[in-house]
Amino acid sequence: MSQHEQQPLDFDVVVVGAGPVGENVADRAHKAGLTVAIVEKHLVGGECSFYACSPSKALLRPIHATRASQRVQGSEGARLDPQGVLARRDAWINRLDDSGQVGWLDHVGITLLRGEGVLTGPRALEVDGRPVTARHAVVLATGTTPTVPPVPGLREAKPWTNREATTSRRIPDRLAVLGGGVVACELAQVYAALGSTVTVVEQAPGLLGRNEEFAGTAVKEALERDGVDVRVGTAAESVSRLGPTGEVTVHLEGGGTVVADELLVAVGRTPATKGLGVESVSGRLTDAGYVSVNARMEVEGVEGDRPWLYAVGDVNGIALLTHMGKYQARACGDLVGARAAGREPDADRTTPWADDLGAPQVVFTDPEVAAAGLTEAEAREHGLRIRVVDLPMDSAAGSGLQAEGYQGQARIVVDEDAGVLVGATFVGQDVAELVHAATVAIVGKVPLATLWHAVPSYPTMSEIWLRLLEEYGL
Ligand SMILES: Cc1cc2nc3c(=O)[nH]c(=O)nc-3n(C[C@H](O)[C@H](O)[C@H](O)COP(=O)(O)OP(=O)(O)OC[C@H]3O[C@@H](n4cnc5c(N)ncnc54)[C@H](O)[C@@H]3O)c2cc1C
Ligand SMILES: NC(=O)c1ccc[n+]([C@@H]2O[C@H](COP(=O)([O-])OP(=O)(O)OC[C@H]3O[C@@H](n4cnc5c(N)ncnc54)[C@H](O)[C@@H]3O)[C@@H](O)[C@H]2O)c1
Repeated sequence: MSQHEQQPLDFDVVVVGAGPVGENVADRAHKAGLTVAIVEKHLVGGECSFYACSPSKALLRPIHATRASQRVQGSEGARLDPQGVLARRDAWINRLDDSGQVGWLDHVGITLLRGEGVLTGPRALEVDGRPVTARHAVVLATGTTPTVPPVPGLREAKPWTNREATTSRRIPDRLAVLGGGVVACELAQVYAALGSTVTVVEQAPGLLGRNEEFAGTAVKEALERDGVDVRVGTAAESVSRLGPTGEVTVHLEGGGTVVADELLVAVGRTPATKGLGVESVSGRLTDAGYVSVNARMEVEGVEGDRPWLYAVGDVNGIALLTHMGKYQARACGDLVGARAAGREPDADRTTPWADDLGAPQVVFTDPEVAAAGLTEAEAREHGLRIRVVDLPMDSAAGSGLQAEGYQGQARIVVDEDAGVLVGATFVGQDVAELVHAATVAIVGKVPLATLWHAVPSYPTMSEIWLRLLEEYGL
């Protein structure tokens, strides 16, 4: 390389990782008037756009729409077209072409540096060996990769991860799924609907262990109705595959086997911090390898006269959800912008404090699971004096209009001392859009006595809010 090429490229801010979170923080910092570079080693748009949120939801939606039409008397009922479903997915991921996202970066004036970013010192990085410096801040947004647990024979069996499962053009005759969390449940339902014989192996006693137990039970029953063999409370002891592409056998603890054509590993995520150089600037990692940050997303342990290293999104491990990562990114981008301008930033705007209240999340299975705040168990662990109110979703007239024989369940968790909601979970068809009302009530700490005056329209499914408050005693 010539002398000229070795000159460091210099920017106000350098963001490492161009997933949805990195893109967002870069955008905010750029809008604050700073020069910004974003470093990406694979696709601009990240895991979410190409291998996670977008393709999985593109695959699930036609399944939901078909079923919804089949549940309404008088509707002739749509028919699922597997090839059409895959084509829709292909369109959503633009056939793994990120030119749209790259065009956006060009349009707004953010510089894209293709390559792997590694921290080398205070405000200094290398991108595939090329030196890059940041005058004000470096923001890490490198996300996660799928965890492949150390089960003998598993790695050698070349299992699918979310990447293969969300991009495959082939529907395996038999699919085994290791894990029973969100990724496993959503993708098991997709492949069962597209024609695979699916077996789920989850080591915990139930599915969706981070949610209220009734949510995991409802999804398990629904998967079983779809023909999925759901085995809970059992772990894989070893895995073997016949030849490079032959059938794969999962040997279960305590005997029993699952034989399939492909095996999807969906047992959680591993932070993308290996080789990132966080320790080289005294930055701290958690035991699980996530970047340890304080409430303002500043990396803990980093020395210097003023903060310069931040970590947002999946890589800090606070909430592995796109919307929560982007929330952190907005706060962080604004904080970096204000500090670069020598202004004391607004603490409320630039601290993503709602992280502590429990992130809203929708599991896009049929039935959907939409939850915000704390589960009953989490609220008790927090030492809160709570009251739990449960109702079937068809307590609201709108549910019966949505689908004949509507099945579902709703729960609110009330902090009795504060008189506010701290958690809510809805399970059923089309409940996803109900959760934002819960988020507003929880984050806004709206007193139940005030919530009573927020009247839901008749006859919508939102009337479940009224029924829950009545059941509470209002
Ligand atoms: C199957 C699946 C479905 C999901 N569905 C949803 C959903 O419906 N809703 C939701 O909220 N969340 C969902 N998630 C979670 C969501 O995908 C993540 O929370 C989100 O992608 C995190 O965004 P991020 O920008 O932090 O990281 P990522 O999207 O992982 O992006 C990180 C980027 O950094 C790049 N990178 C890593 N290291 C380096 C380096 N050293 N140098 C340069 N570049 C680097 C990577 O190539 C990648 O492009 C899903 C996850 C999975 C697996
Ligand atoms: N709709 C959404 O919002 C959405 C969709 C998919 C993923 N995500 C996010 O992505 C993250 C990762 O999802 P995930 O499903 O991979 O992880 P997860 O942590 O949600 O679930 C992993 C599951 O695998 C089980 N498990 C662990 N080791 C096992 C083993 N050896 N054998 C059998 N089971 C085992 C765990 O008990 C757990 O139930 C989640 O935190 C979630 O927030 C969100």
